[in-house]
Amino acid sequence: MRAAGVKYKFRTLRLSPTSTTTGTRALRIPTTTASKPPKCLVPYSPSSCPFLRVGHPLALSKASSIRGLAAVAVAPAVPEEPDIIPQEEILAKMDPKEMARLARVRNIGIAAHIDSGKTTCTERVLFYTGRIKSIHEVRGKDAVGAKMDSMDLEREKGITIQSAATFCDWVKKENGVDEKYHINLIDTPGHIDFTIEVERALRVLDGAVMILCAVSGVQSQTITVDRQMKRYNVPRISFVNKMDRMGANPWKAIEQINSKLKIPAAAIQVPIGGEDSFQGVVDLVGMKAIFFEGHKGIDVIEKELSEIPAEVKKLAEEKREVLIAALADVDDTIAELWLEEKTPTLEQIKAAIRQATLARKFTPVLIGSALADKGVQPMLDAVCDYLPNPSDGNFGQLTYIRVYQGTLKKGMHFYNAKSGKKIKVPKIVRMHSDEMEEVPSIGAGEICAVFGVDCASGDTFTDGGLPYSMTSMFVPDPVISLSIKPKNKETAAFSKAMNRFQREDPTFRCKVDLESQETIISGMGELHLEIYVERLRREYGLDCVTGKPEVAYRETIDSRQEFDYVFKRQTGGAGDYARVMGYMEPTRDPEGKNHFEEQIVGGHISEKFLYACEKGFLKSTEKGPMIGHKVLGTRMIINDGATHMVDSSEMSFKMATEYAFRDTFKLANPIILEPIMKVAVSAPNEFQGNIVGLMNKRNAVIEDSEIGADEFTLTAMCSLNAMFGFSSQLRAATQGKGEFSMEFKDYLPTPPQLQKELIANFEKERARRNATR
Ligand SMILES: Nc1nc2c(ncn2[C@@H]2O[C@H](COP(=O)(O)OP(=O)(O)OP(=O)(O)O)[C@@H](O)[C@H]2O)c(=O)[nH]1
Repeated sequence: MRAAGVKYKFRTLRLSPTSTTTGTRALRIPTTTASKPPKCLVPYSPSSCPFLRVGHPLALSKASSIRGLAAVAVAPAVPEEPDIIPQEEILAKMDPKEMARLARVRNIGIAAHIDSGKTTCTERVLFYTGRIKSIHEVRGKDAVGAKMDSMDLEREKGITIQSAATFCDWVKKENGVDEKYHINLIDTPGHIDFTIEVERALRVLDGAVMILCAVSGVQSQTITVDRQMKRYNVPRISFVNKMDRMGANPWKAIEQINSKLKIPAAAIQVPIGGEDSFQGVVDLVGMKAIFFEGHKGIDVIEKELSEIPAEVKKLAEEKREVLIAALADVDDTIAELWLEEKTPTLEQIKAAIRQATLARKFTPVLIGSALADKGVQPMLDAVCDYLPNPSDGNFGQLTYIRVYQGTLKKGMHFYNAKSGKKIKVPKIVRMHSDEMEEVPSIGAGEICAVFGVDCASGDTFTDGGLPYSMTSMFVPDPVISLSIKPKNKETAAFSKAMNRFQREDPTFRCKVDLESQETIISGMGELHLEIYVERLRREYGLDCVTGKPEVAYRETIDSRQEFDYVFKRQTGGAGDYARVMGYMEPTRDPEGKNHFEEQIVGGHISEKFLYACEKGFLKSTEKGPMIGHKVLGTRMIINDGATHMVDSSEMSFKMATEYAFRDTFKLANPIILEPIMKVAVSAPNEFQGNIVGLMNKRNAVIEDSEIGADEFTLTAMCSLNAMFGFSSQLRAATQGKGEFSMEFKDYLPTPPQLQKELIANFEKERARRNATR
């Protein structure tokens, strides 16, 4: 439960100024709007968990979506009790029964590449735990669809769009005794267009199951999900699914987790048979064979190794050695035994796997086939054995803080800018590797760590006087947009829907273009936007007309250019006057940040007017001078200028900067940049030629091509512009058997011909608008 987990598992905490200037303007941090009141993922009641005080247990049985749960991390304290109690105190006060109950709770997510079998697997989990009475397959013949794909659109397309939350109870045998675990589970979408759903889910979870396809191994989206799990420090177990498929090879998948994801991984099971004859697994920890019999594999039958073929037994012995060797690398006890050539006990192996998994130094790999009803129950056992419970991170978790201004003293109060909560600074420590030294205070510019501070990664703390905050969740920028308008003038329902979608999904944006007066929606891909257009129709009864999808281009400059701009206007009474001088140049910043700086000597422009200049600069970067797209990687320095005693105003300096920016930009070797996508296409081997042809036609740079037993995967870099309409062409070229995913990689210059066309189209459109005004 990151409800308690995040609350007490804090990591980095940064107060980061966005401006490099000092003085009163140094702390200009983007303000985020407050999210909805947080809900609690786990049905805690205030009496059973007094410190959480959420008081609003979310009825997970009814919740088909986890919308709004991202706010869990910062559950508010009750108003009459604003101080946060240090967590050592909380734990000391906590009822031992409550601690025991928490030890049997798991909050986990299932995340993987598209179509790896997350939903199919979750369907089995619900069935085996008794939450549903029968299994319906994704795109199954009965046309019912899986329980977790609750939206009609999900059932029709056979993909998961929204994360869905559910819970179940799993009874696990521990030393011959039945132990009941409560599992809260979130099934996340695999498609890159819905990546924010995974971010949102991982942020509130304690652990995850990473599913891989036994044929395809680590795929493009597995790498994205891996990055997200690392970003939110989520421990994971891995499940190699689809062992029944031709060409299934779990060892390749495990090797790829080690080499491509760089996480030490080893199998804790070996398969008995494979492909058509996949029957079960050997558990390498307990060294026993496990078979799945009865209706939908509901009966788990354990057998002695003497009852299975000798070659499987031999493989199990070999792979157990590999497992122990891998654990010796990450666990001291096992390392010592390993050196002494002693065999660790079952308990020692289990403890080592758990500790190393929790520390995110290792991922144990399980094997199975959800569709063939094999291997899901041991996966649930592994969730209980190796993934954290909500109180697991409570001890020893620190929050790292960088102090930007002032002094942080033990016992003082500061405020979380996001939640407004008043927090007492408990113990402050300086870290020396893994040792710590307690200090009474810490000054500006230093990094320290504190215990028991209620916050989320990236939160901002102030002395209470400044209402600034910054967003802590990573939200990728949209790469595609299109104009949209309802066919009938249903404006109220339309704006209600738009507001809801934006609240739910930070990667979906909606704005009205001031020049064209059109509503523009933007998101992570064609499919992403298509789904919202379809949701408007189904959920709000709004048929919409959409424009052609447009790529989110960027504009930048490639050389340094000086400027000396005078803005002068005489309109009747008082006039306007401002003169700004300086230069513009590329920042060459890898993240493409823009930068404004004043280097005025002699006070020719006052602080107040320089602030207006910075405003003018920021406004200019929002809409580039070439084609009206955002500006990247551009620095503007103002180092001189002039002010008129009467005619100068903030407005005139803002305007002067905007005009100077526009003119100088055009002289500084301007370039239009376009999004380059990393595309992964897989299809049966016989279509390889067709697909290479399709990619070549799009001028894609093919980076890698991996040929499996029956399928191949091709990875290429291609401009988003060239990828329009790819899904239908891929369908046609592969008899519907090919699939692809793409992810934003970088912004690169457009070919000169395209740049010319884009500018010409922009000018033409502007002239048309001016003529109709
Ligand atoms: N052969 C085989 N097919 C499987 C297995 N598990 C799932 N599938 C099939 O793979 C396809 C995708 O399964 P899903 O469960 O929808 O995969 P997903 O990861 O939830 O998909 P998204 O959420 O859309 O990314 C479906 O056609 C399943 O029937 C398996 O173990 N073996």
